[in-house]
Amino acid sequence: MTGASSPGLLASVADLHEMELARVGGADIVDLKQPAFGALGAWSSEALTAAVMLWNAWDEQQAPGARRPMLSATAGDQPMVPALLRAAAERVAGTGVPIVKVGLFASKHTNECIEALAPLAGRCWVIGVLFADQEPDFGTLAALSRAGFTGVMIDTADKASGRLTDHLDALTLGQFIAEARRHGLMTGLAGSLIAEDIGVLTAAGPDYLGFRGALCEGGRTGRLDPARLADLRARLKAHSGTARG
Ligand SMILES: O=C[C@H](O)COP(=O)(O)O
Repeated sequence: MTGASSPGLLASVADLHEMELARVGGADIVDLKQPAFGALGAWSSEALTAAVMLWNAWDEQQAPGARRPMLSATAGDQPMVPALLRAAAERVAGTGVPIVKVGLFASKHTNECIEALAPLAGRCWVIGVLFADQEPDFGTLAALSRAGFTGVMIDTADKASGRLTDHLDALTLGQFIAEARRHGLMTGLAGSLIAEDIGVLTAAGPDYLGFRGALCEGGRTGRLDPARLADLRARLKAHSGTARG
């Protein structure tokens, strides 16, 4: 992804049924995350293994050239202790999920944590998640790139603290995207996004926008609603061509 067209849609899903709804509904990245357990709440290993089996069985049936969304999973809201963070990310990767999203919460130990994840980043795609409500340090981008991370996204840690754009303005987000891209990182933006955020965030040029709350009936711990997914999908497509390349 380059950011030259409309951003892709990442849909966070809480169970296997929602995974299927998101795949069929046109999500570009189907993100296995348990929102009831936190900003980056994790699925159990058993559930992840079942998801990967289902996903691979579906993938094998696809014709060459067919649209193939990607599968990611979150490693949980972990303390910023290198060994613990790495173990959590390894657990998720060990189930066969090809993209692991790891939360980099505000800490003095961010760089050590990133270094601890470098061996994993050599074996699967690892996305580092920074948090808009924790004064993210964009100096981290160089370290992510050096450690072999595939991408970086900005989300919010405290889902009661407002939306992404309550914490970072469009100019800052655009600078984040440009800087991350300069370091060869795929980019994503999330954080209680709503349909009205799509225009301004698309203009910042991310590779994808991530949604959970806006997809659900009853908020982020509610049920994924296919009609809401279809609406967001259509709105994103309508912004094709408005993204900054
Ligand atoms: O990675 C994307 C997140 O799941 C977004 O969740 P949210 O829309 O509830 O903040």
